[in-house]
Amino acid sequence: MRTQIVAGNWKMNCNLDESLHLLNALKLKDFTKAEVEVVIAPPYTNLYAIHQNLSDSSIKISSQNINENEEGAYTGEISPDMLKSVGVEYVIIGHSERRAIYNESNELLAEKVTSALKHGFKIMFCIGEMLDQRKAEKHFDVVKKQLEKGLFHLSASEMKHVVIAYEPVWAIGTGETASPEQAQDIHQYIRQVLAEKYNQDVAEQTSILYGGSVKPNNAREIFAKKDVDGGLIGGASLDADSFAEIVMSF
Ligand SMILES: O=C[C@H](O)COP(=O)(O)O
Repeated sequence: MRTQIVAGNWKMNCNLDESLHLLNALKLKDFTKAEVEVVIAPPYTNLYAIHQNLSDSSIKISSQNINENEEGAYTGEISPDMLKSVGVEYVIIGHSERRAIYNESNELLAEKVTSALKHGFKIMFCIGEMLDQRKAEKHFDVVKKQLEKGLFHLSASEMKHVVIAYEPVWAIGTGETASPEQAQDIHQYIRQVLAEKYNQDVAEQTSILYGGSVKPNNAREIFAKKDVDGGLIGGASLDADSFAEIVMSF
C-alpha cells in the first residue's frame, strides 16, 4: 500500500511568529483518523523553531529546496547537512517556481536529488507542464522528460525514498485546478513510465501527489482517484482549518 501524503508548501510566507502560530493551530487538529502522512515545508529561517516546537506531533518537516554541494563558498545557500541538523526529513526538489524563476535545470535537479539521497532525505520531486505545453498536448512528453533527466539516474531501490508531485504549472496559485480525470490520466501515465523504467513494484509503491489549487472544496474528488496519493498544497496550507480539511478529505 502506498503512503498517502498531504504536504503544505508555505513558500515565502510566514515570519517566525506567524509560522509558530500556524504550527500551533495545526497541532490542535486531530489528523490521526486520516491515515495520511502530514508534512509542512516552512521557509528555511523557521525550520529550527518549528522542529523545536513540534513536541509529540506526527507532523513531518520538509525544506522547500536544497543545495547540491556539501559546504563552502556558496553565498546564500543552505547545505544538506544544515537541513539535517534542524530536523528536516523531506526536501522538495524541482518545484516549478525554482525551475522557472531560478532557472533550475533538469541537470541541476538531478544533482540535488543525488545529494539529498546521500544525506538520507526523502525527496518530493516536482514535475509538471506549462499551459502552452498542455494546450499543445505535450504534457505527457514534458513530464516524461523531467522524470528521465531529473530522477531516472536513481536505482529501483533508491526510488523508495522518492515521492513524485505532479503540479501543472497553469494550476498553481491560479484557482484553476486540473479536473480529477485530468489528474488521474497523467498520474496513471507517470506510473506507467515508472514501470517501464524500473518495474511494476516501483510503479505501484511510489506515491504520486497532485498539486495546483487544491482547496477543501475540491480535494476529496481529486484524492478519490486511483493513482492520486495525496497533495502538495500551496495557498490553502497557510490556513490551519483549510489545510486540516484537505488532510481529512481522504
Ligand atoms: O507547492 C505547491 C503548489 O505550488 C501548489 O500551490 P497552490 O496550492 O497555491 O496552487
